[in-house]
Amino acid sequence: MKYISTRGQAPALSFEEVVLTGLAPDGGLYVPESLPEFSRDEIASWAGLSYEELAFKVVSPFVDGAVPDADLKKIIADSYSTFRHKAIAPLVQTGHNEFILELFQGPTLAFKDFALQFLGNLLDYILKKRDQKVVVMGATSGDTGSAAIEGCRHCDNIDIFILHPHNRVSNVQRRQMTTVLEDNVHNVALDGNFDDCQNMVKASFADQSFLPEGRQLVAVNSINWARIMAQIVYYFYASLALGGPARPVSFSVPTGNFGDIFAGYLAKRMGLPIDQLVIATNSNDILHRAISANDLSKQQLEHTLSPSMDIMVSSNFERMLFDLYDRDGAKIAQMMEDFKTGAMHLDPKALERARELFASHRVDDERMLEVIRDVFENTEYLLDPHTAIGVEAARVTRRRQDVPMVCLATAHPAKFPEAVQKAGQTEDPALPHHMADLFEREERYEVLPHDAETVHKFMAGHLAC
Ligand SMILES: Cc1ncc(COP(=O)(O)O)c(C=O)c1O
Ligand SMILES: N[C@@H](CCOP(=O)(O)O)C(=O)O
Repeated sequence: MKYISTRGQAPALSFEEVVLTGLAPDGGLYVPESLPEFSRDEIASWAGLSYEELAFKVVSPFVDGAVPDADLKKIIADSYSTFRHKAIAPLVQTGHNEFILELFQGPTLAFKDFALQFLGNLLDYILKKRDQKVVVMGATSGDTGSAAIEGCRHCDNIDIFILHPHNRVSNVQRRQMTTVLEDNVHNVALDGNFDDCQNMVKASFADQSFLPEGRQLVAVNSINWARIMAQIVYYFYASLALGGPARPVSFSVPTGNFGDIFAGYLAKRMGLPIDQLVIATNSNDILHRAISANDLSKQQLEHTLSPSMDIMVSSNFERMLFDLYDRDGAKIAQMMEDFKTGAMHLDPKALERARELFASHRVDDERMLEVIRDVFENTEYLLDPHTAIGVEAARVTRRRQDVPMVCLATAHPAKFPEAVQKAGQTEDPALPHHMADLFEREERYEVLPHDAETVHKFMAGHLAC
């Protein structure tokens, strides 16, 4: 399996090479040259497999022998052994044919653990084999950071630098990152918003001359293909648990960087019968505007009660555009260049395709808080703010009551006590046992200006030999 850039000008990479990179040299994102497809019979034969067994089935065609099967199985087993629930991704029913897929049972309480426990173990495996040291650099609006740190903190061959927007993540999210005091873990609170952090990371991949000879950057954001790949699995898992592939299932996905819902789209293309894929956004609604009004114009980023989705420029939408435009790399390169300075509009054919694939809805803070209240009153189930946005979007856009609607629960409510209180809960949701002393732990992080030279100097000065 080869991986190609969405902008068509970079050399194709092998699986191992694509894991060890970030952006392609032409500025594009890597995608597989072709997708594996599974027949209904084959998918049906996976009913009853454990999460780990299913992950192997879904992921191995992408790995394509680059990691021997026995080693891949071990990497998968190790990655999900840290989850608190035996089902790994349990389903909870909250209404007629409405389900919550709990993706927050991993060590850092967000869906990011699914891919980042896996990526951490995979990197460790590849780097040991190659006897190579790398520098991991990532941007976070709150959840990727702690999951990436948790995945990489024990890797001897990795120094990890995570940039979060200063004062714009929840206190729990910040402490989950900044209380990890291993020498190879470095947290930067950047003066700016998430888009500034993500731009800084992308610019750093484009020019890595600030690193010492022999070191390279590796991405932990969803620009890294391995992130998307690992996230495809839970779409299959949820569908199989609800009677798929014999019946279709729909998914509502709280969306920011478009990685999670893109994984759902890929699952559909790989043969999983999916009826609706719902893009649920907060007030930073560029993706909802794209689908509903063909308006991809950047607006001022708002600070909301669902901070992890406070994103305006969604990296993975480029992967989607690549498919919407029949994989025309030159066209995508031109569109992305124009988007830097202005708005983007899809041509009629691409827009029609996008609307066939996705429904969308925008949920502001006020409505999101009402949904948390409403669901709790009716079911005693406490949603986190991001998940509540997905539930509301599912309810508004749903077209078939006979098709199960799965709302992805992307984070645990205990990560967002401020929002949960605002929704009327008098007690903060309890943090799991392993995080009970989070607020007593020592923190370490550096506040830096939004300036590449300063950030690069900090990074170069903190690298282990
Ligand atoms: C809790 C939570 N929900 C939803 C999202 C959006 O996911 P994606 O960026 O894959 O669209 C994020 C961050 O990305 C998140 O941390
Ligand atoms: N919501 C994310 C933003 C980064 O997204 P990623 O999926 O590209 O890593 C976060 O919590 O950091």
